[in-house]
Amino acid sequence: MSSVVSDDSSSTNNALHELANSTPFLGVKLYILICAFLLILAVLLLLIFLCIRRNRNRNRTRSSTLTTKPKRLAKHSSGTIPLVSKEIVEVKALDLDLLRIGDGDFRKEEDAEAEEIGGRKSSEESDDVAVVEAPNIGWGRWYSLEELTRATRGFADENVIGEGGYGIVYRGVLQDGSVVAVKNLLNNKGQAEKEFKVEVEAIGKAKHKNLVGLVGYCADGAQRMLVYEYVDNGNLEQWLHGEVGPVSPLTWDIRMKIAIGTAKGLAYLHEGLEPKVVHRDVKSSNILLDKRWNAKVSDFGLAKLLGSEKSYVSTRVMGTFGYVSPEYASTGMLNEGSDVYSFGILLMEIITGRSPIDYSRPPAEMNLVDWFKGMVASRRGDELVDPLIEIQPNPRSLKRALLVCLRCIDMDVSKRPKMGQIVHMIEADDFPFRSELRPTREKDPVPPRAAAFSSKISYPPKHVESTERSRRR
Ligand SMILES: Nc1ncnc2c1ncn2[C@@H]1O[C@H](COP(=O)(O)OP(=O)(O)OP(=O)(O)O)[C@@H](O)[C@H]1O
Repeated sequence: MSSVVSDDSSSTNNALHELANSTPFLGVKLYILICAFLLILAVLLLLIFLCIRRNRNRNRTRSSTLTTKPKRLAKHSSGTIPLVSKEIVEVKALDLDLLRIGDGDFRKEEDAEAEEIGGRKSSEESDDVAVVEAPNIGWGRWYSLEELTRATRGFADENVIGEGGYGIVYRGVLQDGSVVAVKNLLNNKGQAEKEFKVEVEAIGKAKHKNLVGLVGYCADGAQRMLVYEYVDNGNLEQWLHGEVGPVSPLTWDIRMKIAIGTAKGLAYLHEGLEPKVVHRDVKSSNILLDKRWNAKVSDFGLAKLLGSEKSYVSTRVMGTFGYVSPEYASTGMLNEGSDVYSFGILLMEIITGRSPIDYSRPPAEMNLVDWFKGMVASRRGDELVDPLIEIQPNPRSLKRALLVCLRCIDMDVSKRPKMGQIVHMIEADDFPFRSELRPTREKDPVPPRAAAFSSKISYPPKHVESTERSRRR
Protein backbone atom coordinates (compact mmCIF):
# COMPACT_ATOMS: atom_id res chain seq x y z
CA MET A 1 0.00 0.00 0.00
CA SER A 2 2.71 2.42 1.01
CA SER A 3 4.67 1.49 -2.12
CA VAL A 4 1.55 2.41 -4.22
CA VAL A 5 1.31 5.82 -2.50
CA SER A 6 4.99 6.45 -2.97
CA ASP A 7 4.63 5.43 -6.69
CA ASP A 8 1.78 7.94 -7.17
CA SER A 9 3.62 10.76 -5.47
CA SER A 10 6.77 10.06 -7.44
CA SER A 11 4.84 10.11 -10.76
CA THR A 12 3.18 13.46 -9.75
CA ASN A 13 6.59 14.80 -8.91
CA ASN A 14 7.84 13.61 -12.25
CA ALA A 15 4.96 15.31 -14.08
CA LEU A 16 5.56 18.57 -12.18
CA HIS A 17 9.18 18.27 -12.97
CA GLU A 18 8.37 17.75 -16.61
CA LEU A 19 6.15 20.84 -16.58
CA ALA A 20 8.88 22.87 -15.02
CA ASN A 21 11.33 21.72 -17.68
CA SER A 22 12.36 24.16 -20.37
CA THR A 23 11.10 23.37 -23.88
CA PRO A 24 13.02 23.76 -27.13
CA PHE A 25 10.62 26.67 -27.98
CA LEU A 26 12.72 29.66 -26.94
CA GLY A 27 13.58 27.81 -23.73
CA VAL A 28 10.09 28.63 -22.36
CA LYS A 29 8.90 26.35 -19.60
CA LEU A 30 6.28 23.78 -20.66
CA TYR A 31 3.57 24.95 -18.25
CA ILE A 32 3.91 28.51 -19.54
CA LEU A 33 3.54 27.23 -23.09
CA ILE A 34 0.42 25.26 -22.15
CA CYS A 35 -1.09 28.27 -20.35
CA ALA A 36 -0.35 30.49 -23.33
CA PHE A 37 -1.97 27.96 -25.68
CA LEU A 38 -5.09 27.72 -23.49
CA LEU A 39 -5.30 31.51 -23.31
CA ILE A 40 -5.09 31.87 -27.09
CA LEU A 41 -7.76 29.20 -27.50
CA ALA A 42 -10.06 30.99 -25.07
CA VAL A 43 -9.55 34.30 -26.87
CA LEU A 44 -10.28 32.67 -30.23
CA LEU A 45 -13.46 31.07 -28.92
CA LEU A 46 -14.55 34.41 -27.49
CA LEU A 47 -13.93 36.14 -30.81
CA ILE A 48 -15.89 33.51 -32.74
CA PHE A 49 -18.77 33.88 -30.29
CA LEU A 50 -18.77 37.67 -30.63
CA CYS A 51 -18.69 37.44 -34.42
CA ILE A 52 -21.68 35.11 -34.51
CA ARG A 53 -23.62 37.37 -32.18
CA ARG A 54 -22.84 40.48 -34.22
CA ASN A 55 -23.90 38.84 -37.48
CA ARG A 56 -27.13 37.70 -35.94
CA ASN A 57 -27.87 41.23 -34.71
CA ARG A 58 -26.99 42.72 -38.07
CA ASN A 59 -29.39 40.40 -39.88
CA ARG A 60 -32.10 41.24 -37.44
CA THR A 61 -31.57 44.98 -38.01
CA ARG A 62 -31.50 44.59 -41.79
CA SER A 63 -34.78 42.75 -41.95
CA SER A 64 -36.45 45.24 -39.66
CA THR A 65 -35.14 48.30 -41.57
CA LEU A 66 -37.79 47.98 -44.23
CA THR A 67 -40.52 48.55 -41.74
CA THR A 68 -38.84 50.79 -39.23
CA LYS A 69 -37.12 53.23 -41.58
CA PRO A 70 -40.29 55.24 -42.25
CA LYS A 71 -40.75 55.89 -38.60
CA ARG A 72 -37.13 56.92 -38.37
CA LEU A 73 -37.57 59.27 -41.27
CA ALA A 74 -40.68 60.76 -39.81
CA LYS A 75 -39.09 61.09 -36.42
CA HIS A 76 -35.96 62.79 -37.63
CA SER A 77 -37.47 64.92 -40.29
CA SER A 78 -38.31 67.44 -37.62
CA GLY A 79 -34.83 68.73 -38.14
CA THR A 80 -32.58 66.76 -35.85
CA ILE A 81 -29.76 64.73 -37.35
CA PRO A 82 -31.18 61.53 -38.80
CA LEU A 83 -29.94 58.17 -37.60
CA VAL A 84 -29.95 56.91 -41.15
CA SER A 85 -27.56 58.27 -43.70
CA LYS A 86 -29.05 61.13 -45.67
CA GLU A 87 -27.50 59.80 -48.84
CA ILE A 88 -29.76 56.92 -49.72
CA VAL A 89 -27.59 54.20 -51.13
CA GLU A 90 -28.04 52.26 -54.34
CA VAL A 91 -31.22 50.17 -54.39
CA LYS A 92 -30.63 46.61 -53.29
CA ALA A 93 -32.45 43.68 -54.82
CA LEU A 94 -34.89 43.57 -51.96
CA ASP A 95 -35.73 47.27 -52.24
CA LEU A 96 -36.06 46.98 -55.99
CA ASP A 97 -38.75 44.38 -55.56
CA LEU A 98 -40.65 46.80 -53.45
CA LEU A 99 -40.12 49.66 -55.87
CA ARG A 100 -40.88 47.77 -59.01
CA ILE A 101 -44.31 48.28 -60.44
CA GLY A 102 -45.18 45.07 -62.19
CA ASP A 103 -48.54 43.46 -62.61
CA GLY A 104 -49.18 43.30 -58.93
CA ASP A 105 -48.46 46.92 -58.43
CA PHE A 106 -50.60 47.96 -61.30
CA ARG A 107 -53.37 46.07 -59.66
CA LYS A 108 -52.56 47.85 -56.46
CA GLU A 109 -52.71 51.18 -58.25
CA GLU A 110 -55.95 50.34 -59.96
CA ASP A 111 -57.34 49.29 -56.61
CA ALA A 112 -56.24 52.57 -55.18
CA GLU A 113 -57.94 54.40 -58.00
CA ALA A 114 -61.09 52.38 -57.52
CA GLU A 115 -60.95 53.34 -53.87
CA GLU A 116 -60.74 56.96 -54.86
CA ILE A 117 -63.83 56.67 -56.98
CA GLY A 118 -65.80 54.54 -54.59
CA GLY A 119 -64.93 56.43 -51.44
CA ARG A 120 -61.53 57.50 -50.30
CA LYS A 121 -59.71 56.31 -47.27
CA SER A 122 -59.50 58.82 -44.52
CA SER A 123 -56.35 60.89 -44.66
CA GLU A 124 -55.21 59.26 -41.44
CA GLU A 125 -55.40 55.84 -43.07
CA SER A 126 -53.46 57.12 -46.07
CA ASP A 127 -50.81 58.49 -43.79
CA ASP A 128 -50.41 55.11 -42.20
CA VAL A 129 -49.82 53.62 -45.60
CA ALA A 130 -47.34 56.39 -46.28
CA VAL A 131 -45.34 55.58 -43.24
CA VAL A 132 -44.80 52.08 -44.49
CA GLU A 133 -44.16 52.92 -48.12
CA ALA A 134 -42.20 56.17 -48.21
CA PRO A 135 -38.79 54.76 -47.37
CA ASN A 136 -38.68 52.17 -50.14
CA ILE A 137 -36.83 54.80 -52.10
CA GLY A 138 -33.51 53.77 -53.43
CA TRP A 139 -32.05 57.03 -54.66
CA GLY A 140 -31.55 60.65 -53.89
CA ARG A 141 -31.26 62.61 -50.75
CA TRP A 142 -33.54 62.94 -47.83
CA TYR A 143 -34.18 66.50 -46.65
CA SER A 144 -35.53 67.47 -43.27
CA LEU A 145 -38.49 69.79 -43.07
CA GLU A 146 -36.29 72.25 -41.23
CA GLU A 147 -33.77 72.28 -44.09
CA LEU A 148 -36.46 72.97 -46.69
CA THR A 149 -38.14 75.56 -44.49
CA ARG A 150 -34.80 77.35 -44.23
CA ALA A 151 -34.15 76.99 -47.97
CA THR A 152 -37.48 78.57 -48.90
CA ARG A 153 -37.38 81.15 -46.06
CA GLY A 154 -40.34 79.59 -44.38
CA PHE A 155 -42.14 78.83 -47.67
CA ALA A 156 -42.41 82.55 -48.21
CA ASP A 157 -44.80 83.93 -50.81
CA GLU A 158 -41.99 85.69 -52.66
CA ASN A 159 -40.41 82.30 -53.29
CA VAL A 160 -43.49 80.80 -54.91
CA ILE A 161 -42.68 79.80 -58.51
CA GLY A 162 -46.04 78.39 -59.40
CA GLU A 163 -48.94 76.27 -58.35
CA GLY A 164 -50.20 73.09 -59.95
CA GLY A 165 -53.02 70.71 -59.25
CA TYR A 166 -50.95 68.90 -56.66
CA GLY A 167 -49.22 71.62 -54.75
CA ILE A 168 -47.27 74.82 -54.58
CA VAL A 169 -43.75 75.03 -56.01
CA TYR A 170 -41.16 77.20 -54.24
CA ARG A 171 -37.69 78.32 -55.17
CA GLY A 172 -35.21 77.39 -52.48
CA VAL A 173 -31.51 77.84 -51.79
CA LEU A 174 -29.91 75.01 -49.85
CA GLN A 175 -27.15 75.45 -47.32
CA ASP A 176 -24.50 74.52 -49.89
CA GLY A 177 -25.79 77.33 -52.13
CA SER A 178 -27.49 75.12 -54.72
CA VAL A 179 -30.84 76.33 -56.01
CA VAL A 180 -33.76 73.91 -56.03
CA ALA A 181 -37.49 73.86 -56.67
CA VAL A 182 -39.48 72.46 -53.76
CA LYS A 183 -42.94 71.11 -54.49
CA ASN A 184 -45.00 71.09 -51.34
CA LEU A 185 -47.67 68.52 -52.11
CA LEU A 186 -51.18 69.31 -51.01
CA ASN A 187 -52.32 66.76 -48.51
CA ASN A 188 -55.49 66.23 -50.42
CA LYS A 189 -56.86 63.06 -48.82
CA GLY A 190 -53.92 60.89 -49.71
CA GLN A 191 -53.40 62.48 -53.12
CA ALA A 192 -50.10 63.96 -51.94
CA GLU A 193 -48.90 60.54 -50.98
CA LYS A 194 -49.91 59.15 -54.33
CA GLU A 195 -48.16 61.86 -56.33
CA PHE A 196 -45.13 61.52 -54.10
CA LYS A 197 -44.94 57.79 -54.62
CA VAL A 198 -45.57 57.98 -58.35
CA GLU A 199 -42.95 60.67 -58.96
CA VAL A 200 -40.40 58.89 -56.88
CA GLU A 201 -41.02 55.56 -58.59
CA ALA A 202 -41.22 57.04 -62.05
CA ILE A 203 -38.28 59.39 -62.18
CA GLY A 204 -36.40 58.99 -58.93
CA LYS A 205 -33.62 57.13 -60.62
CA ALA A 206 -34.11 58.45 -64.14
CA LYS A 207 -31.38 60.80 -65.24
CA HIS A 208 -31.57 62.65 -68.53
CA LYS A 209 -30.74 66.17 -69.55
CA ASN A 210 -34.25 66.65 -70.91
CA LEU A 211 -36.01 65.50 -67.74
CA VAL A 212 -36.26 67.66 -64.65
CA GLY A 213 -34.05 65.95 -62.11
CA LEU A 214 -35.64 64.88 -58.87
CA VAL A 215 -32.86 65.34 -56.36
CA GLY A 216 -34.59 64.37 -53.15
CA TYR A 217 -37.64 64.37 -51.01
CA CYS A 218 -38.98 65.14 -47.59
CA ALA A 219 -41.45 63.00 -45.67
CA ASP A 220 -42.47 64.39 -42.34
CA GLY A 221 -45.64 63.01 -40.82
CA ALA A 222 -48.34 63.60 -43.39
CA GLN A 223 -46.24 66.21 -45.18
CA ARG A 224 -44.67 65.24 -48.50
CA MET A 225 -42.30 67.38 -50.53
CA LEU A 226 -40.31 66.76 -53.68
CA VAL A 227 -37.06 68.56 -54.37
CA TYR A 228 -36.09 69.15 -57.99
CA GLU A 229 -33.24 70.76 -59.83
CA TYR A 230 -34.26 74.36 -60.42
CA VAL A 231 -34.97 75.26 -64.04
CA ASP A 232 -34.48 78.96 -64.42
CA ASN A 233 -36.42 80.16 -67.46
CA GLY A 234 -40.10 79.42 -66.84
CA ASN A 235 -42.22 76.98 -68.77
CA LEU A 236 -43.13 76.70 -72.43
CA GLU A 237 -46.74 77.69 -71.89
CA GLN A 238 -45.64 81.05 -70.47
CA TRP A 239 -43.38 81.67 -73.45
CA LEU A 240 -45.98 80.63 -76.02
CA HIS A 241 -49.06 82.23 -74.55
CA GLY A 242 -47.79 84.88 -72.15
CA GLU A 243 -47.18 88.54 -72.87
CA VAL A 244 -44.01 88.54 -74.95
CA GLY A 245 -44.56 91.61 -77.13
CA PRO A 246 -44.97 91.78 -80.90
CA VAL A 247 -42.08 89.41 -81.60
CA SER A 248 -41.67 86.14 -79.78
CA PRO A 249 -38.22 85.39 -78.42
CA LEU A 250 -38.97 81.83 -79.47
CA THR A 251 -37.63 81.77 -83.02
CA TRP A 252 -38.37 78.83 -85.27
CA ASP A 253 -35.02 77.26 -84.51
CA ILE A 254 -35.50 77.66 -80.77
CA ARG A 255 -38.94 76.09 -81.06
CA MET A 256 -37.50 73.11 -82.92
CA LYS A 257 -34.76 72.80 -80.31
CA ILE A 258 -37.44 72.70 -77.61
CA ALA A 259 -39.45 70.12 -79.58
CA ILE A 260 -36.39 67.92 -80.07
CA GLY A 261 -35.39 68.20 -76.41
CA THR A 262 -38.89 67.25 -75.31
CA ALA A 263 -38.95 64.33 -77.73
CA LYS A 264 -35.60 63.12 -76.42
CA GLY A 265 -36.81 63.28 -72.82
CA LEU A 266 -39.93 61.29 -73.71
CA ALA A 267 -37.91 58.82 -75.81
CA TYR A 268 -35.79 58.13 -72.74
CA LEU A 269 -38.91 57.47 -70.65
CA HIS A 270 -40.40 55.16 -73.29
CA GLU A 271 -37.34 53.46 -74.69
CA GLY A 272 -34.56 53.86 -72.15
CA LEU A 273 -36.21 52.59 -68.99
CA GLU A 274 -37.59 49.26 -67.87
CA PRO A 275 -40.39 49.38 -66.94
CA LYS A 276 -41.07 52.19 -69.36
CA VAL A 277 -42.71 55.33 -68.06
CA VAL A 278 -45.80 56.82 -69.70
CA HIS A 279 -45.90 60.46 -68.64
CA ARG A 280 -49.65 60.93 -69.20
CA ASP A 281 -49.58 64.71 -68.91
CA VAL A 282 -47.41 66.00 -71.74
CA LYS A 283 -48.34 69.67 -72.23
CA SER A 284 -46.65 73.04 -72.57
CA SER A 285 -46.80 73.98 -68.86
CA ASN A 286 -44.92 70.79 -68.07
CA ILE A 287 -42.02 71.64 -70.35
CA LEU A 288 -39.59 73.75 -68.35
CA LEU A 289 -36.89 75.78 -70.06
CA ASP A 290 -33.44 76.86 -69.05
CA LYS A 291 -31.69 80.01 -70.22
CA ARG A 292 -30.28 78.20 -73.26
CA TRP A 293 -33.75 76.97 -74.23
CA ASN A 294 -33.06 73.40 -73.25
CA ALA A 295 -36.35 71.64 -72.63
CA LYS A 296 -36.91 69.65 -69.46
CA VAL A 297 -40.00 67.50 -69.09
CA SER A 298 -41.49 67.86 -65.62
CA ASP A 299 -44.45 66.88 -63.46
CA PHE A 300 -44.60 63.11 -63.30
CA GLY A 301 -47.50 63.06 -60.89
CA LEU A 302 -49.72 61.20 -63.34
CA ALA A 303 -47.04 58.91 -64.74
CA LYS A 304 -47.69 55.19 -65.16
CA LEU A 305 -45.15 52.44 -65.38
CA LEU A 306 -45.52 49.88 -68.11
CA GLY A 307 -43.61 46.60 -67.98
CA SER A 308 -42.22 45.18 -71.23
CA GLU A 309 -44.65 42.27 -71.05
CA LYS A 310 -47.60 44.64 -71.31
CA SER A 311 -48.75 46.52 -74.38
CA TYR A 312 -51.03 48.80 -72.40
CA VAL A 313 -52.46 49.36 -68.97
CA SER A 314 -56.06 50.21 -68.40
CA THR A 315 -56.56 53.02 -66.00
CA ARG A 316 -58.82 55.89 -65.11
CA VAL A 317 -58.60 58.62 -67.73
CA MET A 318 -56.50 61.50 -66.47
CA GLY A 319 -54.59 64.16 -68.27
CA THR A 320 -55.21 67.62 -69.55
CA PHE A 321 -58.08 68.65 -71.72
CA GLY A 322 -57.00 68.98 -75.35
CA TYR A 323 -53.91 66.79 -75.05
CA VAL A 324 -55.41 63.39 -74.19
CA SER A 325 -55.38 60.83 -77.01
CA PRO A 326 -58.80 59.77 -78.27
CA GLU A 327 -58.30 56.03 -77.73
CA TYR A 328 -57.19 56.56 -74.14
CA ALA A 329 -60.05 59.00 -73.55
CA SER A 330 -62.63 56.54 -74.82
CA THR A 331 -61.26 53.22 -73.50
CA GLY A 332 -58.92 54.07 -70.64
CA MET A 333 -56.29 51.90 -72.35
CA LEU A 334 -52.98 53.64 -71.95
CA ASN A 335 -49.57 53.10 -73.48
CA GLU A 336 -46.72 55.28 -74.69
CA GLY A 337 -48.71 56.01 -77.87
CA SER A 338 -50.85 58.35 -75.76
CA ASP A 339 -47.77 60.43 -74.93
CA VAL A 340 -46.93 60.47 -78.65
CA TYR A 341 -50.38 61.87 -79.39
CA SER A 342 -49.97 64.54 -76.69
CA PHE A 343 -46.56 65.38 -78.11
CA GLY A 344 -48.20 65.87 -81.53
CA ILE A 345 -50.61 68.38 -79.97
CA LEU A 346 -47.71 70.07 -78.18
CA LEU A 347 -45.81 70.37 -81.47
CA MET A 348 -48.86 71.94 -83.10
CA GLU A 349 -48.93 74.40 -80.22
CA ILE A 350 -45.22 75.16 -80.68
CA ILE A 351 -45.65 75.77 -84.41
CA THR A 352 -48.83 77.82 -84.21
CA GLY A 353 -48.57 79.50 -80.81
CA ARG A 354 -52.19 78.43 -80.26
CA SER A 355 -53.64 76.50 -77.32
CA PRO A 356 -55.15 73.06 -78.04
CA ILE A 357 -58.61 74.37 -77.17
CA ASP A 358 -59.22 78.10 -77.40
CA TYR A 359 -62.78 79.27 -76.90
CA SER A 360 -61.87 82.86 -77.72
CA ARG A 361 -61.40 81.97 -81.40
CA PRO A 362 -64.05 81.57 -84.11
CA PRO A 363 -65.79 78.16 -83.91
CA ALA A 364 -63.84 76.71 -86.85
CA GLU A 365 -60.58 77.49 -85.09
CA MET A 366 -61.41 76.62 -81.47
CA ASN A 367 -60.10 73.12 -81.83
CA LEU A 368 -56.44 73.23 -82.81
CA VAL A 369 -56.37 69.71 -84.30
CA ASP A 370 -59.31 70.32 -86.63
CA TRP A 371 -58.08 73.72 -87.73
CA PHE A 372 -54.54 72.44 -88.22
CA LYS A 373 -55.58 69.48 -90.35
CA GLY A 374 -57.89 71.63 -92.42
CA MET A 375 -55.09 74.09 -93.13
CA VAL A 376 -52.62 71.35 -94.10
CA ALA A 377 -55.20 69.69 -96.31
CA SER A 378 -55.86 72.92 -98.13
CA ARG A 379 -52.14 73.51 -98.56
CA ARG A 380 -52.05 76.49 -96.31
CA GLY A 381 -49.43 75.03 -94.00
CA ASP A 382 -47.31 78.19 -94.04
CA GLU A 383 -50.25 80.10 -92.55
CA LEU A 384 -50.09 77.85 -89.52
CA VAL A 385 -46.87 79.41 -88.28
CA ASP A 386 -47.20 81.60 -85.20
CA PRO A 387 -47.45 85.21 -86.40
CA LEU A 388 -45.16 86.20 -83.54
CA ILE A 389 -42.28 84.41 -85.27
CA GLU A 390 -40.41 87.13 -87.14
CA ILE A 391 -38.29 85.06 -89.50
CA GLN A 392 -40.27 82.42 -91.33
CA PRO A 393 -38.98 78.84 -91.17
CA ASN A 394 -37.57 77.30 -94.30
CA PRO A 395 -40.31 75.33 -96.07
CA ARG A 396 -38.52 72.02 -95.65
CA SER A 397 -38.26 72.37 -91.92
CA LEU A 398 -41.86 73.51 -91.66
CA LYS A 399 -43.17 70.61 -93.72
CA ARG A 400 -41.17 68.21 -91.62
CA ALA A 401 -42.68 69.55 -88.45
CA LEU A 402 -46.20 69.52 -89.88
CA LEU A 403 -45.84 65.93 -90.98
CA VAL A 404 -44.59 64.87 -87.56
CA CYS A 405 -47.69 66.46 -86.03
CA LEU A 406 -50.00 64.55 -88.36
CA ARG A 407 -48.23 61.26 -87.76
CA CYS A 408 -48.32 61.67 -83.99
CA ILE A 409 -52.08 62.12 -83.97
CA ASP A 410 -52.79 59.13 -86.18
CA MET A 411 -56.05 57.54 -85.05
CA ASP A 412 -54.37 54.16 -85.19
CA VAL A 413 -52.07 54.18 -82.18
CA SER A 414 -49.87 51.47 -83.69
CA LYS A 415 -49.10 53.70 -86.68
CA ARG A 416 -47.85 56.56 -84.57
CA PRO A 417 -44.07 56.86 -84.61
CA LYS A 418 -42.03 56.11 -81.50
CA MET A 419 -40.53 59.09 -79.70
CA GLY A 420 -37.04 58.03 -80.77
CA GLN A 421 -38.12 58.09 -84.41
CA ILE A 422 -39.69 61.48 -83.90
CA VAL A 423 -36.36 62.87 -82.72
CA HIS A 424 -34.79 61.74 -86.00
CA MET A 425 -37.75 62.95 -88.03
CA ILE A 426 -37.51 66.49 -86.67
CA GLU A 427 -33.75 66.56 -86.86
CA ALA A 428 -33.28 64.88 -90.22
CA ASP A 429 -32.61 66.98 -93.29
CA ASP A 430 -33.66 64.41 -95.81
CA PHE A 431 -36.94 63.34 -94.27
CA PRO A 432 -39.30 62.13 -97.04
CA PHE A 433 -42.09 64.57 -96.39
CA ARG A 434 -43.17 65.69 -99.86
CA SER A 435 -45.31 62.82 -101.02
CA GLU A 436 -46.74 62.13 -97.60
CA LEU A 437 -47.94 65.67 -97.04
CA ARG A 438 -49.54 66.01 -100.45
CA PRO A 439 -53.26 65.16 -100.49
CA THR A 440 -53.79 61.99 -102.53
CA ARG A 441 -56.49 63.35 -104.82
CA GLU A 442 -57.41 66.88 -105.82
CA LYS A 443 -61.08 66.16 -105.09
CA ASP A 444 -60.29 64.98 -101.63
CA PRO A 445 -58.71 67.88 -99.78
CA VAL A 446 -58.25 65.93 -96.56
CA PRO A 447 -55.42 63.39 -96.43
CA PRO A 448 -56.80 59.89 -95.81
CA ARG A 449 -55.46 59.61 -92.30
CA ALA A 450 -56.69 63.00 -91.33
CA ALA A 451 -60.11 62.27 -92.82
CA ALA A 452 -60.41 59.10 -90.80
CA PHE A 453 -59.43 61.00 -87.73
CA SER A 454 -61.91 63.80 -88.09
CA SER A 455 -64.81 61.50 -88.88
CA LYS A 456 -64.25 59.37 -85.82
CA ILE A 457 -63.36 61.75 -83.08
CA SER A 458 -65.49 64.43 -81.60
CA TYR A 459 -63.70 67.04 -79.59
CA PRO A 460 -63.57 67.75 -76.81
CA PRO A 461 -64.04 64.19 -75.52
CA LYS A 462 -66.87 64.70 -73.11
CA HIS A 463 -65.78 62.28 -70.43
CA VAL A 464 -62.21 63.48 -70.15
CA GLU A 465 -61.81 65.55 -67.07
CA SER A 466 -59.46 68.46 -67.13
CA THR A 467 -56.36 67.86 -65.03
CA GLU A 468 -57.34 70.56 -62.62
CA ARG A 469 -60.79 69.22 -62.05
CA SER A 470 -59.90 65.56 -61.86
CA ARG A 471 -56.96 66.17 -59.60
CA ARG A 472 -58.81 68.35 -57.18
CA ARG A 473 -61.91 66.18 -57.00
N1 LIG B 1 -38.01 72.24 -61.19
C1 LIG B 1 -38.63 73.40 -61.44
N2 LIG B 1 -37.91 74.51 -61.67
C2 LIG B 1 -38.53 75.67 -61.91
N3 LIG B 1 -39.86 75.84 -61.95
C3 LIG B 1 -40.63 74.78 -61.71
C4 LIG B 1 -40.07 73.49 -61.44
N4 LIG B 1 -41.07 72.61 -61.27
C5 LIG B 1 -42.22 73.30 -61.43
N5 LIG B 1 -41.96 74.60 -61.69
C6 LIG B 1 -42.95 75.64 -61.93
O1 LIG B 1 -43.98 75.51 -60.99
C7 LIG B 1 -45.24 75.59 -61.62
C8 LIG B 1 -46.16 74.53 -61.03
O2 LIG B 1 -45.68 73.26 -61.44
P1 LIG B 1 -46.52 71.94 -61.27
O3 LIG B 1 -45.79 70.86 -61.93
O4 LIG B 1 -46.86 71.76 -59.84
O5 LIG B 1 -47.90 72.27 -61.94
P2 LIG B 1 -48.38 72.46 -63.45
O6 LIG B 1 -47.71 71.47 -64.31
O7 LIG B 1 -48.23 73.90 -63.83
O8 LIG B 1 -49.90 72.15 -63.29
P3 LIG B 1 -50.61 70.74 -63.06
O9 LIG B 1 -49.83 69.99 -62.04
O10 LIG B 1 -51.96 71.11 -62.57
O11 LIG B 1 -50.59 70.08 -64.37
C9 LIG B 1 -45.03 75.39 -63.10
O12 LIG B 1 -45.63 76.46 -63.74
C10 LIG B 1 -43.56 75.43 -63.32
O13 LIG B 1 -43.23 76.51 -64.15
